Amino acid sequence: MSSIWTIKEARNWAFSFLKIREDLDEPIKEGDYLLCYVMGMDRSKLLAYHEKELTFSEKSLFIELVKKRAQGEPYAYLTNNKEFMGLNLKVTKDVLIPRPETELLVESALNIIKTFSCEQPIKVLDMCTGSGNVGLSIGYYSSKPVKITLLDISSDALQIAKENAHSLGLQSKCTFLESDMFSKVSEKYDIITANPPYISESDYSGLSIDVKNEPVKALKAGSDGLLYYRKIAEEFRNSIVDNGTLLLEVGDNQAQDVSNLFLKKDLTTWIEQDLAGIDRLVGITKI
Ligand SMILES: C[S@@+](CC[C@H](N)C(=O)[O-])C[C@H]1O[C@@H](n2cnc3c(N)ncnc32)[C@H](O)[C@@H]1O
Repeated sequence: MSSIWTIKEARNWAFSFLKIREDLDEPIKEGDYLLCYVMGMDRSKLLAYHEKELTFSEKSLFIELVKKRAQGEPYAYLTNNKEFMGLNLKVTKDVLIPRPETELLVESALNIIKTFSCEQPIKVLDMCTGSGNVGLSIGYYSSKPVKITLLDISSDALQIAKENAHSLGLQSKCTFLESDMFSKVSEKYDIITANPPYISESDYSGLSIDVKNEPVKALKAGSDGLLYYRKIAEEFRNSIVDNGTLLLEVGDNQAQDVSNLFLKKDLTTWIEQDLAGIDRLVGITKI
């Protein structure tokens, strides 16, 4: 540990360390991203300044991060940051790492918000909020005044959502609610968004070690992955205004099953695809 490393030596060491993980597509890039984070440089600078030496603390931090990455800790947890909808969000092991496909939920909510003509703030409930990525993005980009309630069963997740609301300057628009689904919801909302846990028990066992580093309670949803959609279908009616909209992210191949849960209750539903063309969102209108 005493010898000094240049950027080139650090890159080579990380590559040899990370390539043991056969499931990593690009071990060289994985190492580079961590080195960029440690050195505060972008990748082009890293490549241009190959002979620059790391300080002692840069070297020890880099070694620690690469070892954790090799053990499956996701990059976003190592750097405590994830970009979502162009916003930088804090993430820790207490929250799911926001996925790009979840941006559809935000875009769909923003499109509905555009159709409102009322003067009063539009009330949005973001169930299963995690880092707050969905609710906070709606608050950040909404063209109309909004009041957002961010709800989660995990107080640790809500703490992260609060910190993100603060860093985005959205505190005045947000309320935080620790609740098991709708159990503590006492108001009615114009729009409810939710990206609930939706991985079945059997699919969970086949997930990569990176994903298994994320909170189990953000992922697992009973034997068929539909546990939370059933709860929402049973419980949401008292928490939404007439003509209100419920928007649900769904897992691969779940859209029709989720839609059916609401069709059975004589509600109107529709399905939207994500950028990969996968059915990713079920919308429900309460008439
Ligand atoms: C799939 S994550 C979604 C996080 C975030 N909204 C996103 O899109 O990345 C599901 C979230 O639901 C929360 N959750 C799990 N069970 C819950 C329950 N019974 N009531 C409320 N929230 C719950 C978890 O703590 C987790 O934050």
